[in-house]
Amino acid sequence: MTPTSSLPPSLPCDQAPEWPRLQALFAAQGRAFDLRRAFAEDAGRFAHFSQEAPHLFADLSKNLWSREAEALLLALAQSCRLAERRDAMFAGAPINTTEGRAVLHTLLRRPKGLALPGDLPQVAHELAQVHATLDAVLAYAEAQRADAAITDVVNIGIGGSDLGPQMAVLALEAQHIAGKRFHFVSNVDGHELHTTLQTLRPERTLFLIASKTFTTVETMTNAHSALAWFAAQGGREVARHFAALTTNVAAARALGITTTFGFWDWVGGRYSLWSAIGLSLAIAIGAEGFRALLAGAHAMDEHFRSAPLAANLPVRLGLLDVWYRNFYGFTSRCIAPYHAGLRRLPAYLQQLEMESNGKRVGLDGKPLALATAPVLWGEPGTNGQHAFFQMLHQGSDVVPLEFIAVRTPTHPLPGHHEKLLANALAQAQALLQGKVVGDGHRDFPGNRPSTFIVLDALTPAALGALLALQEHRVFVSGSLWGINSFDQWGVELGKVLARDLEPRLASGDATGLDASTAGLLQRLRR
Ligand SMILES: O=P(O)(O)OC[C@H]1O[C@H](O)[C@H](O)[C@@H](O)[C@@H]1O
Repeated sequence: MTPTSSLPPSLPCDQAPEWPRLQALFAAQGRAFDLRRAFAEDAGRFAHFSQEAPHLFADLSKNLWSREAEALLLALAQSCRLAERRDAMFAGAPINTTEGRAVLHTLLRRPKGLALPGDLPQVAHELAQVHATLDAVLAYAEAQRADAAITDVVNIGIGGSDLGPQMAVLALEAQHIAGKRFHFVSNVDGHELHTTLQTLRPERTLFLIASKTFTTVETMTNAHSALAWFAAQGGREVARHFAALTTNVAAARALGITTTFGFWDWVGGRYSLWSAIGLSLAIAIGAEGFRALLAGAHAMDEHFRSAPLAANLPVRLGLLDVWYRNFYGFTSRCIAPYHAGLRRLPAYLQQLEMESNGKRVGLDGKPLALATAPVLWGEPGTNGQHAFFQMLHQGSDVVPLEFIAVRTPTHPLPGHHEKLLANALAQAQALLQGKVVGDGHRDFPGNRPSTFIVLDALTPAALGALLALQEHRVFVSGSLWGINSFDQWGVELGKVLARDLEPRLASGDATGLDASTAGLLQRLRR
């Protein structure tokens, strides 16, 4: 791979010449921006701020920005060499500098043999490996689908080895093969595995041990317990009932798991749904469905790679994220999927955004002067409306919402879908318009921003495109902030301390602990 010095230089965007101009523009029109007036004054506002992209459509017009602000943000992106950094990612340059790795999850959905301008020589070889592995994974998935003896598939993994497959398996339930149940066990909390095991029979179960590193304590603990349960229940043929999805095949074999599917260190955990980590999904929806998911994501990759920045949906969303975080100072974004199948999408996006961009230092390791990742949170609509939407409409903080609606349902029940879509539209409308009664309590300030994404149907291809869109918008804001979006050192300290504390729970040794930790340790000992 190329030396780091060949990477496009990174300039945190607050050092670009457009930054003070954006500050001035925000002071002049941002703070007092009124969406209702903006719509009244500009008949073309919806058309301008709408964006078609592969498999989906987005309306960005109900956001607190003018055409002028957007143009200046686009100029900022150019000063910060966003396009060069994007191209470096696609070409396989080691942009994950703290780990010296390329970031090539896009290769997992690139069609066979497709070379891109600027590809590093290594990439063609990796692409061939990707397709050989994909073919093997999908052949295995089809064999499992055809095996009626297997009724339960249990994915044991955590973080990126759980959230992606779990979210996607739930989202694409309408396309599932009949006769198989899918379970996801992530937590080291034995309640989770124990409850799941009680519903299983060894001869009917396929365990997928999903872990990029095959060292993660939660997954290793659950894998050991699942193997022990399997043996205790008289299970035979571990090679048939356990498969490992990992970059560390040697560790899987050391555990006695010989059925393995590999992937590569240039696939980050939170970007790994597209790799062998997606096997549970491939079993659920089949090889054809999984290839459609990849094709949908690839179509979004091509949009991100080749659409002009001003008509590039991940770019526009990422720039809006920077505008909101660094000028408006909004600290969170609410995800409101109006589709029950997308109920785990907020959790998936939390890892994607907050593990990628929850950093306070630049690529040089020095503290940044600007704010980075917001908090992401959310629940499916309409449930959220009856819980926290009160705060979104009338609370003291402004929280941008991201509605995700699906035009065509897959259930046959009359009346439901119209009510669902009407509610999504109504909430976005209410946030925008507000309503003044004059008694304070019943007043809605309005002028509250939202983005509205529409999928024609929740198909594998549309889901692939939606997820790739989110990956790339996180790349855009991370690039502008000048951070490494592809490491996650912040998860390490707690892991180390837990290793130290575990034996202390048995021994009671509190030597060297702070008074609070020592006190709680005594309280928690059995
Ligand atoms: O797939 P694994 O190696 O088991 O890692 C599982 C997860 O745990 C780590 O601590 C990281 O924070 C995540 O990015 C990762 O997805």
